[in-house]
Amino acid sequence: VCDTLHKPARYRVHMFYTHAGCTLVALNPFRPVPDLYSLDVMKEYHHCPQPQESKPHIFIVAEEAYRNVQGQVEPVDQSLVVSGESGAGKTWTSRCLMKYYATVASSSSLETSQNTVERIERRVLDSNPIMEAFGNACTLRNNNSSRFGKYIQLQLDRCQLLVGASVQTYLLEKTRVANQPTNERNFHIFYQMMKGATDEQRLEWMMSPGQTFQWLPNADKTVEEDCFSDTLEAMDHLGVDSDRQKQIFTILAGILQLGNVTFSTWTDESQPCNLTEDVCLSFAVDFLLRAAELLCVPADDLQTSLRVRTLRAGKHQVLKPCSQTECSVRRDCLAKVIYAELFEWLVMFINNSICADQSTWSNFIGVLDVYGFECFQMNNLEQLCINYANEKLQQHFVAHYLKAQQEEYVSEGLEWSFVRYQDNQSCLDLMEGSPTSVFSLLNEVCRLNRASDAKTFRVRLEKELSENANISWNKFSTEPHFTVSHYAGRVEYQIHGMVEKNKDPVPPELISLLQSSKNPLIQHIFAEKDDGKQTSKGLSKVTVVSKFKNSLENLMKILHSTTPHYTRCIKPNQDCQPLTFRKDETFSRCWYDSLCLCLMNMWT
Ligand SMILES: Nc1ncnc2c1ncn2[C@@H]1O[C@H](COP(=O)(O)OP(=O)(O)OP(=O)(O)O)[C@@H](O)[C@H]1O
Repeated sequence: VCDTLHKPARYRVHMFYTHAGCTLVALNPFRPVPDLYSLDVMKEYHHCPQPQESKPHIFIVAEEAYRNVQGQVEPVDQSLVVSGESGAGKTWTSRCLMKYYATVASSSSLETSQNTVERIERRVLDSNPIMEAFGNACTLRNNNSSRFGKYIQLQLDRCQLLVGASVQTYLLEKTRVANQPTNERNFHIFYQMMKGATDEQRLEWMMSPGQTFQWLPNADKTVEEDCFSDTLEAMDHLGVDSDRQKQIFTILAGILQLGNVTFSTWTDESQPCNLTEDVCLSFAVDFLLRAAELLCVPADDLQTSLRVRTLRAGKHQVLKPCSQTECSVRRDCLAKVIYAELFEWLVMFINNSICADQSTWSNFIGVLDVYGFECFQMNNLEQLCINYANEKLQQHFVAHYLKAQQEEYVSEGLEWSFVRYQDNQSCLDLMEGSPTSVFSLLNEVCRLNRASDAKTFRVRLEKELSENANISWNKFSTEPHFTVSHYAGRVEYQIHGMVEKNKDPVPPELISLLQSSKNPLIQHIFAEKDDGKQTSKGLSKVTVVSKFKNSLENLMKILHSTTPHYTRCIKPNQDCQPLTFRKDETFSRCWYDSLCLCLMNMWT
């Protein structure tokens, strides 16, 4: 039990874990704890005859899953689901689990295969710094916040040795490339480049001394993750050769220069907007020229594709100058599409580098690290998708929990009676059910593609779904919105911009521009982009929610086919203070976290 609210007894005795039914609760100490994850500790849990009876630890979960594979207990494949709010410690925990398997499932003692195996373990672990550099960012809630979800499958051979891995990522927050929330930063990789570049690289990336970038706010804030050399080293290990690295970094440098390109207001609607005559015109033009050179595209074409839209009327083409806002949207869109595709390419490269041949592995242990439930002042499509994912996982957890309880009752000869639990099926029906749901209506409005999208969506929602108890509208709100009662709380979603985000259109002129790039990586990435995924208007045929729902359904299928293990990470205070527990900040946030904390206090 806590001796004071701020320094619970468990901190003093280094008890950061507790079992709570079928869940392991992990309290974030916000400070590296000596010897908590050392090699000796790993070995201790690995060789322990009854790990369940040892001091609660993440390695118990890891070992239990490993022994299930060894014992070929059905379902033999395992999933370790790590959940919790932003900053609670999911990524840290996932890394610990990966290190554990890279150690205990290593065959480095077998002389014959030492080299290959050492390489694969190293490569699997090296995928982390790369994905974190490109997919994590410093936010108000966490200096190293993952802006994507990931499921990594560690592949084990017949002797349960780690022979490879594969990664699946979900919904990268690509808007961050061009729009960073107040007091937050862009993805780490940009700051790593800025801070870690040699003079030669700065020259190559056309960064003038002291140049600042619109898309790099809070560059003076330094975080632990700003280490460029770690990313480069990991890239080397994974086999990203120096030419490819050069191509990657010039693309990123091009994105940064692009962010400094701004447009002036329209004076004559028949003419394209000028680039801003801010300090001096040559400066603004300079950014565009630099961006064009770094992205290896003709500067004139870049300028035109940002400022002029090509409308097709039958066989004819009409050129229409864009407004100032439209130009900025196109600029941002260009940056986002490049970054998102680059990220996807990196993940594919990592997979090619670490994935074992299908014939060499027989089982896997999957580690799922997904964004926790989100509720901000302003919530939009990103939060809708994230919270939908959490609803799905919650449903999976509840089903598993009830099944485990039932089995326990039956094995003890007790009568199993119906237990009331937080049923989130109706919320899932609201979001994805058929024939009508929030997602289906959102897609329907996207297909109509009218100017008054937001209004239409709002009207359709109210007409079709107002009977559903999980959706409501705040009568006093002036913004078009809808409120969903999720299992973890009520969230008000802004409708403004949601339909457009779901369409995620990329003007075809931008794709053609990128296809003309002389940068071999851009060429490679965009070569197949006219493969029918886009309509003639540049609209993606597959909407964001459809794609996300699909990938989540695949994930759920995998989870259902495995033996799950749950770890709930708890953030003990909101400003990431080491060894500090603030009950008021933690208890009110989520009923599930509160429950876990109650259990922790009862059981210490
Ligand atoms: N077991 C631990 N020991 C020491 N420090 C930890 C531990 N777990 C987490 N931390 C600290 O907390 C920070 C936040 O953890 P982490 O990035 O894993 O959170 P997260 O749940 O993945 O957040 P997000 O959802 O924003 O990605 C880490 O950068 C690290 O400093």
